[in-house]
Amino acid sequence: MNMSVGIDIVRVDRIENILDKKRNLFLSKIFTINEIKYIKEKNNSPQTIAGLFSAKESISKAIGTGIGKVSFKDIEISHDRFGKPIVTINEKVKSFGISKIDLAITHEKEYAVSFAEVEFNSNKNAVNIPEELKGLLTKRNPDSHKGDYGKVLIIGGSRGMTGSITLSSKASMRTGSGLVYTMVPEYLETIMSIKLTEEIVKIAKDNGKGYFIKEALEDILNNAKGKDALAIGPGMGTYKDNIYLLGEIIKNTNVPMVIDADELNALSKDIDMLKNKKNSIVITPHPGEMARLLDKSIKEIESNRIYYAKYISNKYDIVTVLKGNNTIVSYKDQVYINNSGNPGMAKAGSGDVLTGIITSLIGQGLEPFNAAKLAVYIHGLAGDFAKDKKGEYSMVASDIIENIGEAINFLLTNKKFSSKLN
Ligand SMILES: NC(=O)C1=CN([C@@H]2O[C@H](COP(=O)(O)OP(=O)(O)OC[C@H]3O[C@@H](n4cnc5c(N)ncnc54)[C@H](OP(=O)(O)O)[C@@H]3O)[C@@H](O)[C@H]2O)[C@@H](O)CC1
Ligand SMILES: Nc1ncnc2c1ncn2[C@@H]1O[C@H](COP(=O)(O)OP(=O)(O)O)[C@@H](O)[C@H]1O
Ligand SMILES: [Mg+2]
Repeated sequence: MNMSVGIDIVRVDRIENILDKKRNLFLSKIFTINEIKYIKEKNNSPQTIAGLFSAKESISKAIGTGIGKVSFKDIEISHDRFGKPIVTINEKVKSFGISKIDLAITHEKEYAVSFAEVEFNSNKNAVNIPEELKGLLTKRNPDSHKGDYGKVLIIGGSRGMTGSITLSSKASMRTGSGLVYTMVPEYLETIMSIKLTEEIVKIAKDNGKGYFIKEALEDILNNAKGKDALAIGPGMGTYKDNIYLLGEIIKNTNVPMVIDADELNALSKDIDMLKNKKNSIVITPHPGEMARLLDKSIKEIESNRIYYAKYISNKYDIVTVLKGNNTIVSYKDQVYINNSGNPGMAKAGSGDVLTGIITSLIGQGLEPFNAAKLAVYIHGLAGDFAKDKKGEYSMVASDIIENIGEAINFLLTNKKFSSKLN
């Protein structure tokens, strides 16, 4: 077993000084809502505040990073009925390979002292599947056929951007969908028929333009009929008819839907169209897209990721996937923070792959919130396996697709493919 300790001492008058000058800012920056409640129960005692502050410092030292890579609010301290401190950490901190944290806090009038002991998993490189995701995927029934694994429709693409829709479609197929239909503007039919093999190409009327126009609506709605899930947006471009099309699709189809990329940009022009939805909607913005949706700066979104993900989920009753390092998935008041993935995924097309995975899992019958959480985890894990083989610099979005199989296999068996050979 691998263990590490951290110790910290804080002068209470230093904390009192900060509290005098900027009490609310300090408390909200350092402590979680539950901790602030506890502090109030303790009559705002500066010794209690100093003790909790010191504890977070000790824990970050024991983890080996200090405060920085781990932030104050990644760590929550509560108390059992005897007053013993209990440490809870989020998925981001767990991803350092931590299995247990013990903590002791003490104070006198003038000083607060804390001591933390962190236990790491014996294999730091071990993949820790989050408990809440275990069991969401089950083995395929030997008697099943392709009709049992969902029919999905992936809508997108425009002249010059056939790559993204290809990646989403292939990712759906690799995630286990029985049938994948890829719908593009008619102009792209030949090129898409060459690029795709297992997927079925469907076309929408485009009057030779090479992008989606209003007149495509009928083709889209006809193709959506009888599907188990659909995705819309990758590679559509920023054409004005996208807004009309999205509004009409939301209003007129009861198929669960994933909205990504350019249809998120369209959505930002009239976000209230979400109120007309007939079934579940998952949105998958990167911080730039989220900033456009909420008319905020990217910096504002990035400094309050959980807040804004929850805000938009609650306001429109949708599942939100706010992408980036430690992607956040939220629905109503529930939040999942992902711990798989790596910066090798910060490349064109990675998000298109995620869209395909989410859509596939919804099509296979998972609840959209579960599908989004599991998809984000599989996507990151496939990215991690791609990194093992190609490295962070060289891996590309197609390599993530190539490793979806290994990621799913790992979820089902807890083994990597290569370990079968050992
Ligand atoms: N092969 C193909 O066919 C491919 C086609 N694709 C298609 O391209 C289309 C445009 O999509 P897109 O996401 O590239 O452009 P867009 O919405 O303008 O976003 C860029 C803006 O957002 C910001 N930003 C982004 N990420 C951020 C982050 N993590 N954190 C913070 N900021 C972040 C970024 O900021 P900046 O670069 O200024 O830092 C910039 O302002 C779409 O149809 C898509 O499907 C792609 O899928 C690739 C493969
Ligand atoms: N540093 C990172 N660590 C982990 N995952 C990342 C990182 N950067 C990007 N990603 C993932 O890559 C994907 C990028 O999505 P997006 O920006 O929509 O790409 P694209 O539109 O080019 O396909 C998201 O799933 C995001 O979480
Ligand atoms: Mg994208």
